[in-house]
Amino acid sequence: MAEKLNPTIEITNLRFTYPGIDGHPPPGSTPLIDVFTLSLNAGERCLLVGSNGAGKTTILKILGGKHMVDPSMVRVLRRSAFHDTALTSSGDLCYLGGEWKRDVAFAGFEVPIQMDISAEKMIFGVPGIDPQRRDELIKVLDIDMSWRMHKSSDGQRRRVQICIGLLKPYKVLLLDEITVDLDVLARADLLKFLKKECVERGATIIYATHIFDGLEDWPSHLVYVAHGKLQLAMPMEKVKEISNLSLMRTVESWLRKERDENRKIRKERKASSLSEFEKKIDGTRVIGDPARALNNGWAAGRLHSTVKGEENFVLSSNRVLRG
Ligand SMILES: Nc1ncnc2c1ncn2[C@@H]1O[C@H](COP(=O)(O)OP(=O)(O)OP(=O)(O)O)[C@@H](O)[C@H]1O
Repeated sequence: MAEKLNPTIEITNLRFTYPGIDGHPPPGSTPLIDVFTLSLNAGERCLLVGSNGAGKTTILKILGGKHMVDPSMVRVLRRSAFHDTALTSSGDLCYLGGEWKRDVAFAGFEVPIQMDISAEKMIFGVPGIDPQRRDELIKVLDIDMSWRMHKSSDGQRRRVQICIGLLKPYKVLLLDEITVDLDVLARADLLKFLKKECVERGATIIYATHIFDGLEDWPSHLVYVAHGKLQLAMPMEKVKEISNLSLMRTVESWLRKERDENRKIRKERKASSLSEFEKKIDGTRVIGDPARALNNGWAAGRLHSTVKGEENFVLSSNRVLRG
């Protein structure tokens, strides 16, 4: 992507691996995200695509300040997302993903989202919100104020959650597939609203998704990640120049190529009597001496993920949204 003059998001040679419970990357582990560089400007809408396990959620969480990395590797609004907690508390940086689903329920208002509480109470309970913005969001998401959270459908609850998440006028928004429960109309209206936010207010959005329906004219940029590495980052006009297929078919062709290459590599490894899959070092177990400081540019996360291990891995992946 061309160099930006005043970027809102700057990722420079990002390297990251999930730490073991000693807080350090397991010795000998290969970074999950490696040599990742990307820069986005105000007003840009970036679609983040890649196969399952490519690293999209991890990248979004790093940008959302949920994992600690060297401040020089990731700057959001010229600040360090992890170290500058005012970025998120002010609402300038907003992350909506799987964990956010739980945060709203338990951390945001200290009431479970499935409690007997009305949509109105939840939405109007957020202090310091511009009433005009709130009304617009309620309209966009077509929320009925009388919905009782314990009796509403997944999609209805999701709409209320999205509404609450978007109440503050963020400058940078990170979306980890949040539209799965929404019906076609709600999704289309939400995407339209988000695009308007970028065009009119200069917000920057990164949206990781596997659903391409209605997205053809939404993004300004497309970023493709595979195995934690940046494969391609370009403006949509360029994508359209190199491919005359639809957005979905274009991405599908890249993923097919990637899968075929992976299969070929596995076959070759098997033929050379190597294990079919490269040996992965388990980042959830303590390996080596916990007292040893071993930081090769990698750093521990803020999440409890490393302590909870496998259980938390499932929760922290956006699979929880699809469950
Ligand atoms: N908490 C964790 N601890 C250790 N490894 C993790 C953790 N979370 C994810 N991973 C590893 O990181 C890889 C990338 O996961 P990530 O959730 O970022 O992928 P993704 O591109 O968002 O996938 P999907 O499309 O399936 O949501 C996974 O294959 C997994 O091996």
